[in-house]
Amino acid sequence: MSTDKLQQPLLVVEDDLALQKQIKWSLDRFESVTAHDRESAMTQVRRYAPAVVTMDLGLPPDADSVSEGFKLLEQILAAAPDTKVIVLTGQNDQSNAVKAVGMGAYDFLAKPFEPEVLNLCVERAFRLHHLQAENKRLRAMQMPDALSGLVTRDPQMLRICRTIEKVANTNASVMLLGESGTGKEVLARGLHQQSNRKGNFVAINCAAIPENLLESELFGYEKGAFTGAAKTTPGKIETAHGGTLMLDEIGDMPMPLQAKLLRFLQERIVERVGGRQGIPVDVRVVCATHQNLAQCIKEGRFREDLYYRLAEIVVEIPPLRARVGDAALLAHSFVRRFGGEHGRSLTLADDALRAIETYSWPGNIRELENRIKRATIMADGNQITADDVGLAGADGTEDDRSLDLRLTREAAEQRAVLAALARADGTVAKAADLLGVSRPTLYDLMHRLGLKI
Ligand SMILES: Nc1ncnc2c1ncn2[C@@H]1O[C@H](COP(=O)(O)OP(=O)(O)OP(=O)(O)O)[C@@H](O)[C@H]1O
Repeated sequence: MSTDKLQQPLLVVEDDLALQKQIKWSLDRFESVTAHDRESAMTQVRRYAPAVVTMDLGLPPDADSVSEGFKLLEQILAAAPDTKVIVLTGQNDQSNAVKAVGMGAYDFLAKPFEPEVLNLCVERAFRLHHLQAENKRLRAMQMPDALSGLVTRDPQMLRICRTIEKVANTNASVMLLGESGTGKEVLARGLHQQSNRKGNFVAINCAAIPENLLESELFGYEKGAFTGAAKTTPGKIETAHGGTLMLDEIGDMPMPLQAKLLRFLQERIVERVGGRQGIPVDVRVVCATHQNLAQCIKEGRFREDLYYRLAEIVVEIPPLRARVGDAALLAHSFVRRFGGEHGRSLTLADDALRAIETYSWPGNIRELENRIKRATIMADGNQITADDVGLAGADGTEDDRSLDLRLTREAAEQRAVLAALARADGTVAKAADLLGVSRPTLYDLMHRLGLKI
């Protein structure tokens, strides 16, 4: 979808071609496109992302009823909630006009209309659309919250982002703990980006490399050090000189190598396999694991002295199921990303959102990403259903709740507000509707709960 709001035209939806021409002509100072039924209108919405739509409620195949018109209104607002829709109704059709506005239409006009009035109405709609888009853009610029590439509104995750920013420019070693797929590598990259280290970010997965190769991968080797060592090769530690080295799955590092790594961390000098010369290396070390290292230490599988070298700052990353509202927020963002990659303008159907909100996400964000990726390919229409994400009939899990009434109420309020904002993809008006409160009330609530948009 185009992001350049100035390019977003007016869409005129009218099945009576003579009237369509007349409307287009009387609004000729606006760039416009046309459609004659629901299907062609949605095609135009996907193609042009119009800022303003004028539409007749009576559309074929049943032009005498308003059902197609209401269906179209619903679809437009689901696909592009910021669109300003002006509904053109018959005389004496007050109730449908009110219903349309209740559904989210911007305004209505009774036919036959004065061209001046129509012009004014369309002009105001464009202006409002432009102001809202500008407002959204400015707010997004002010939003300092997450690190680049990291989508979250969960208070705990936002605190983690602050920690990462604070420690980025120190030399402190950082240990990231969290289940698989929670974004440990995303945070490690964020840490590197926020630091002023000019070298590379180099990641190595200690669990994915066979024990006998891990040493040469990390420390490099001299030509002839072992069979097959045809030329001298620097290791990952050297490659990360001046930058950041991420040791993923550090809990899987074999004991002998743990001793060698500890020596490196104390002396900051690398000795390649088969080499005799020490090479000084300046590197920031970040490690990550999904294992319980305290347990590994107790079982004698991990060196305690190495742990304290590596864990100057420990960050515990919550699993996706413990983050408030993030599953829906991330789902929206993945739909935009993968939909865009496939040239499809897709949205999440209500049943998909509900299933995403209640599923327990054992594979965390990686699982969500994969499910949405597949769904953007599998979805038949322009909506992704619970079935498309493979979660039809998924059960929810209940959280433990404290019995303190005030705390329970506050926690419930925060959860509902974050979930509504996430489901509404950050649109406050829509979130307020979902919560059944007015927009000012929602702003007050967000202020009280310390939430940012
Ligand atoms: N908050 C987030 N916002 C956007 N994308 C995210 C976020 N967290 C994780 N991802 C994406 O989810 C996937 C998994 O993240 P990542 O590889 O960082 O997890 P991990 O904890 O390092 O996993 P593992 O322990 O299995 O190595 C990646 O594709 C990453 O881009």
